[in-house]
Amino acid sequence: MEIEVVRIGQRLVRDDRVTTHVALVSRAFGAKKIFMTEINPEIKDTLRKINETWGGNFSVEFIEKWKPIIKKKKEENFKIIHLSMYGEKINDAQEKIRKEKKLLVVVGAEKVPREIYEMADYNIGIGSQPHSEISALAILLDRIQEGQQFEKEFPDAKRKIIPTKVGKNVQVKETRD
Ligand SMILES: C[S@@+](CC[C@H](N)C(=O)[O-])C[C@H]1O[C@@H](n2cnc3c(N)ncnc32)[C@H](O)[C@@H]1O
Repeated sequence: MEIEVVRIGQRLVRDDRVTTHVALVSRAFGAKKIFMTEINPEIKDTLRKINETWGGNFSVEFIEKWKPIIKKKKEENFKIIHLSMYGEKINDAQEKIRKEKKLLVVVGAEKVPREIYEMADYNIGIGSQPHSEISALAILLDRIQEGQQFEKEFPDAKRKIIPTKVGKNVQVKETRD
């Protein structure tokens, strides 16, 4: 399954850390790319360094407006999943979503524009209580991939963790430069 994420409506400065965490969760839970608006440019650098150390080629793209990217992705046959506490229950929708090939997951920051609810193929609630875009995204990505995202390798990593019951075991790749 090909997964991309778009974060809309960040509140300037206040949401920097949350937005970085949305990007980190997207990467660690198997998405290929995140689109975001009005964001601190340092986030690209943060994610580039993470890729260099821990592998993979997750990318961050800044966009001016959210609507054109949703329209474009629909033309590319992505299904749009909007995460909202008002949406359909994840428990009821997850089996259908697992059959999709390409997904664009939309998460909000503050109140999201009404139009998103109509443009989305799925409006999905991770429970019907307000919590956080970080947790909602992580749970959605885990439910639809059923944990398989954690079996994937991140290619060209300088460091690779060998999971252990006690302590830390990290394989460090030698580089000649
Ligand atoms: C802080 S919340 C904003 C909630 C805001 N009151 C609204 O009506 O959009 C930020 C984002 O987290 C996500 N979110 C929060 N709780 C959620 C839930 N229970 N299910 C799905 N997504 C949720 C949504 O994507 C939401 O746009």
